[in-house]
Amino acid sequence: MDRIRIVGGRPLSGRIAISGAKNATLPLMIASLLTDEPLVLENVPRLADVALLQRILGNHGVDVMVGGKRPGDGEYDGQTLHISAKRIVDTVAPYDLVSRMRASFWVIAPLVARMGVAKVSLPGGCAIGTRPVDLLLMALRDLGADIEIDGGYVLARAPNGLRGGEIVFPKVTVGGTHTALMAAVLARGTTVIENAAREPEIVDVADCLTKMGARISGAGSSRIEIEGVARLDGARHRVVPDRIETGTYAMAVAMAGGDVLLEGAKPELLQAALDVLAEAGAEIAATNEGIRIARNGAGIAPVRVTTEPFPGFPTDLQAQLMALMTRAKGTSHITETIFENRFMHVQELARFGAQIRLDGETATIDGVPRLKGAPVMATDLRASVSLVIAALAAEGETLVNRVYHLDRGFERLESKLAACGAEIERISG
Ligand SMILES: CC(=O)N[C@H]1[C@@H](OP(=O)(O)OP(=O)(O)OC[C@H]2O[C@@H](n3ccc(=O)[nH]c3=O)[C@H](O)[C@@H]2O)O[C@H](CO)[C@@H](O)[C@@H]1O
Ligand SMILES: C=C(OP(=O)(O)O)C(=O)O
Repeated sequence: MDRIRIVGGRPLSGRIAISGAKNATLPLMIASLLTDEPLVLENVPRLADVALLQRILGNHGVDVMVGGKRPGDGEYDGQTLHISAKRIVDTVAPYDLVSRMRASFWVIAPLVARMGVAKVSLPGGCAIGTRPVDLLLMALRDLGADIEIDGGYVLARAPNGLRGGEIVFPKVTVGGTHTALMAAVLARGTTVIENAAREPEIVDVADCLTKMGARISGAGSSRIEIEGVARLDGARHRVVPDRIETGTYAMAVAMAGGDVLLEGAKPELLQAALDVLAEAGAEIAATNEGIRIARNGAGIAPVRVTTEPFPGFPTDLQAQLMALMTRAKGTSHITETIFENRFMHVQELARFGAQIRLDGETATIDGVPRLKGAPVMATDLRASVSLVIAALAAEGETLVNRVYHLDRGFERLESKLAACGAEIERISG
């Protein structure tokens, strides 16, 4: 199993190209199931989750062709996927595939919308919480699907097609909103989604669906209205930049010190996180090329932050912020309201000498003057990268184990950081 070796203490300087967003790419790839015409996705990141979803879609009969590089393409330019779901040969998404990536459960929506039937394994819990799918199933029922759970599988049926309806989410759910949107675009009549998630990835998917001929208004607000259409066409779409990758590298620079341009990053996708970083003492400037982030000399100021659905501070940056606050001059408070168990990084950060107390959903972090490198491992994607951030500022060597979590969501993390002066390498095997 690969490991990442980091020797801390070096400031970062230079440029980091921000990849396309994992959390937009996955539902965009799944949306290809809605049409028999080709969907071309540009700026797709090279990630383990993308490769796995290619396999899952392949199982349904979808052809995915990865386009080669073109003259002028840079080292980190994303891939172009040509996806064709001309004929869906299987409407079953089996346990061994779905259990490895939760977002793959979302195939249930386009399959039932287009084929009238889908059988998809329940995804189960994961390291950050129980993560039920009751609200996704509620949305499908609201659109007329008959839902049965049997032997660990959800069987969704709508032999005469879905019909528009009113979906009122009792809590904001990204996956629920993606599911509702993908089901409603092919339903007969009008659907209204209330208390919809407003995440930029929802807007990106809605933009792509609109290019495919869907009639959607209000994406990005908490009320989305969809006028169903009989069929969708193909389209070409460029994936939005990854705001979580952007925020992660911004926190890495704030931690290590230095000055880095995050190329292609869009500040409006992560304003809440940038505000917190500014409060912590980082200098942030939006430029034509992206976001410039610097911290030179000044220490890190403590903050008080609560995770919230967009446009609030994202849960997917909570672990990274906690790593940064381990070096703050004072006491920080971070409250996690989205997932009940997203604190697996706390114990690992303690291995660097961090002082963190957990009380229910709030972590209290007493900043320490120095961290010391250690062997560490993490059980999920963002927790893993929080350990990398801590290691960048720790004295001596850190070995991060279970790198496959990082590879789910960060494209060539070690080469992006090494190019900015970090002492970081992947040890294979
Ligand atoms: C691939 C992807 O885009 N993943 C993101 C997505 O996950 P995901 O779509 O799974 O997260 P949700 O927004 O659905 O979850 C929000 C909360 O709602 C709860 N819930 C959700 C569905 C449901 O049927 N019942 C229910 O109770 C969840 O347990 C959680 O407490 O949004 C999360 C919240 O921004 C991010 O952390 C994940 O990175
Ligand atoms: C939690 C995440 O992903 P997933 O929803 O696929 O588990 C994430 O991207 O941080």
